[in-house]
Amino acid sequence: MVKACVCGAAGGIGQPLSLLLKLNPLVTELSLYDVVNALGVAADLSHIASPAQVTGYLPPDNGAEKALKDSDIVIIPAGVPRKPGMTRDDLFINAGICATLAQSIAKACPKAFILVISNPVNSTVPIFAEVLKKAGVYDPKRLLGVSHLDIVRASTFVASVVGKPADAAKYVVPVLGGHSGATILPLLSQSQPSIPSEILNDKEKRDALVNRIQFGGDEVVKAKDGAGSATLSMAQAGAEFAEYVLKAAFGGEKVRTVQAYIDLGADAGGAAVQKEIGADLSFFSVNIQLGPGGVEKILPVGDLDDSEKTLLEAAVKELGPSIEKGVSFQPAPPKL
Ligand SMILES: NC(=O)C1=CN([C@@H]2O[C@H](COP(=O)(O)OP(=O)(O)OC[C@H]3O[C@@H](n4cnc5c(N)ncnc54)[C@H](O)[C@@H]3O)[C@@H](O)[C@H]2O)C=CC1
Ligand SMILES: O=C([O-])CC(=O)C(=O)O
Repeated sequence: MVKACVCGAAGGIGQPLSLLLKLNPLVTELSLYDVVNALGVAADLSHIASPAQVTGYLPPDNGAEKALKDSDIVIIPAGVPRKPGMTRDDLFINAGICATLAQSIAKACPKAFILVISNPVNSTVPIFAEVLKKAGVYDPKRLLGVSHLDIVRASTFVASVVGKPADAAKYVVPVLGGHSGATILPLLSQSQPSIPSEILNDKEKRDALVNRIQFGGDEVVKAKDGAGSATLSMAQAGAEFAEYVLKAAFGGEKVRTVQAYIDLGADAGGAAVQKEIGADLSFFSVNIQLGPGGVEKILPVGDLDDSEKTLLEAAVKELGPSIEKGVSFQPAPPKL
């Protein structure tokens, strides 16, 4: 029996993400929470003939805690998306929503895996960590910032550049760092299958590819022209990442190495990563092995070429203040 809860379930990401979770045979109970329309989305999804039993909750009468009660996994796409001209850091207005949800999780399902999609991920994940620490229930192995859309984009864009667009799913390209512009660190030299040297050694082609991965979110924001940011690709990426977590935790499966934005204190491997990147950042998107308890192992960054070393420097510089902003955020005291 696996209970999944989506917070922000009626939104642009929340609805297709909830649909994909409803179709996941590992999920037996699907709980949908939003400040609007959660009951409608739940009624709609509940007619689909799949195992998960769906229920919706709104804020009145402790709706958040009821929705979250005893969840095994909580996926959070709650909050405002970008409009053209905004940076992800401008979405720090979502800080309060994240802190409030973290307080509810601490009470209702302190052992759940928590997958944070809400932006700015570089700051919202540290906010979750701080609130959970204060509540005395923090397990860094179970808190995962979802940077998986960057990995999905990297596969797609690399396959396209090497002239094999239909093989997108076969390209595995690690993307580390954070989830915003220069903090996104695509490791093209580690791509499997490898990228031909005539592309990797062509500065113009390589820079264009890196830029597209780092600013893929902006491409969608621009195309949607005021109607929001990536929702469908994020829902797919979020559902895929949730499936990795579920398979490792409840499916008895060893899943492939993935990347997520996590607390480097989650495992002894985190200190080794700090050494590799030459910075004592407390959060970073790293290679991880998932297991029954969440992050089972933090794996090395591996060899970087000169171009990636330069990108790493820029990523580290920008990430530090974003983490600090999240760590030092003071949430309003919970309403009595
Ligand atoms: N991590 C990533 O790679 C990505 C993150 N995002 C982020 O995901 C978030 C959601 O994006 P969209 O779904 O497009 O936005 P949206 O506006 O369509 O949906 C957000 C939903 O959150 C709900 N909400 C607001 N306050 C809430 C609260 N206190 N509790 C529960 N639900 C609440 C809203 O009612 C709405 O239904 C944004 O912050 C966006 O920037 C978007 C794409 C990729
Ligand atoms: O760009 C945005 O604001 C949404 C996002 O995080 C992404 O699409 O990667």
